[in-house]
Amino acid sequence: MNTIGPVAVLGGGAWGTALANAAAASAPRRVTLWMRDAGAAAAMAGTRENARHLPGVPLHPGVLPTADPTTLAEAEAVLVVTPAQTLRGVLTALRPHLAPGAALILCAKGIERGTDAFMTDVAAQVAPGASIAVLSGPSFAADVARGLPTAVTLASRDGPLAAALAAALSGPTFRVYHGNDPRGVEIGGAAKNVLAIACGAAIGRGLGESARAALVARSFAELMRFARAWEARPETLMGLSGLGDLVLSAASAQSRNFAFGERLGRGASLEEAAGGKLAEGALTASGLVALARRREVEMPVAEAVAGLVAGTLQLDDAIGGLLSRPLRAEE
Ligand SMILES: NC(=O)c1ccc[n+]([C@@H]2O[C@H](COP(=O)([O-])OP(=O)(O)OC[C@H]3O[C@@H](n4cnc5c(N)ncnc54)[C@H](O)[C@@H]3O)[C@@H](O)[C@H]2O)c1
Ligand SMILES: O=P(O)(O)OC[C@H](O)CO
Repeated sequence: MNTIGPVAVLGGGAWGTALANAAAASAPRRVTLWMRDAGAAAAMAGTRENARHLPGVPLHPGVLPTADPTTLAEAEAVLVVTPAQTLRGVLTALRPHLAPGAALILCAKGIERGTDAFMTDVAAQVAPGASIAVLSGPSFAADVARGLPTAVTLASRDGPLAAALAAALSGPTFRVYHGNDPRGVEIGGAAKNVLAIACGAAIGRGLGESARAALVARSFAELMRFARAWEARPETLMGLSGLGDLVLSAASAQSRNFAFGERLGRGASLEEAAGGKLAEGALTASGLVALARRREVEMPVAEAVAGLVAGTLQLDDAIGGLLSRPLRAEE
């Protein structure tokens, strides 16, 4: 049964647009797609297409693009889909326009720079008392928008709320599983972006498929250690938002994080490698490593990525460092 009425999506990028379409397709409801740029919202309302981020995908008739925040008041669930580093600013600005009881579904994958805060902690600080959930998992916006089969996880400490939100957003090809370990789900999404950069760099440097597989497995071991130290459930990381998303992002050049790493591996500068696209892992690596060090979690792959993106470590030195680590029992 679908018990969630109007939905709002904050952020008109690729993922915000794909999720708005999915929310509109899953039930007959109004979906407000809020964007900061009034011109872009008007253009999208006119052409019924997000030409910049999702060209060729028609906007579902139930989606209303707008830059007017007063239209957000009716939403019972609000998907927050701007980049991780903007979450605090966006929620601070828009919170007064949201209904007090609206559930916040955090969809960005990252850790806040400077504070090293998880997305749920940022949201709890900005919107104390709000119901908070996390949506994450292996899902390219273009795949979801084209109706290709996709599965993600939606988790909240309020298990029944997570189940209701997941049911409300699911559709025939967009399957939303639910859970009550939001910390585990957000760790998976944030960390996989960092680790996918390492896999991209290995491929770009010509280290081969065996090296990629080894990196995926050792990255997953890092992910599990980190999750245990930060009170997430290991089973969560073995699911869609951990293993599932790591495999997707480490294996596909469609991943912006993998592609960023691949270009670094081929010798591009940090700026050239980014190419104006969002690579969340580059912005999250320092926070991930800081949190790992705080709880004495060994994360050599994440450390190498943090050094690369900070410009304090050269790729060949990073590779040499990983290959010369003492051999030990696998865990
Ligand atoms: N694209 C995907 O396939 C995908 C899938 C799952 C999760 N995500 C996650 O979703 C988040 C957003 O990614 P995306 O792919 O939509 O990025 P994108 O680059 O396609 O779009 C980002 C959007 O955010 C807007 N924006 C940036 N700063 C803003 C601000 N301060 N206030 C309001 N709007 C702002 C931009 O104008 C743009 O429309 C990221 O954390 C990403 O990891 C993306
Ligand atoms: O393009 P990426 O690397 O940001 O990955 C997009 C999604 O997170 C994949 O699940």
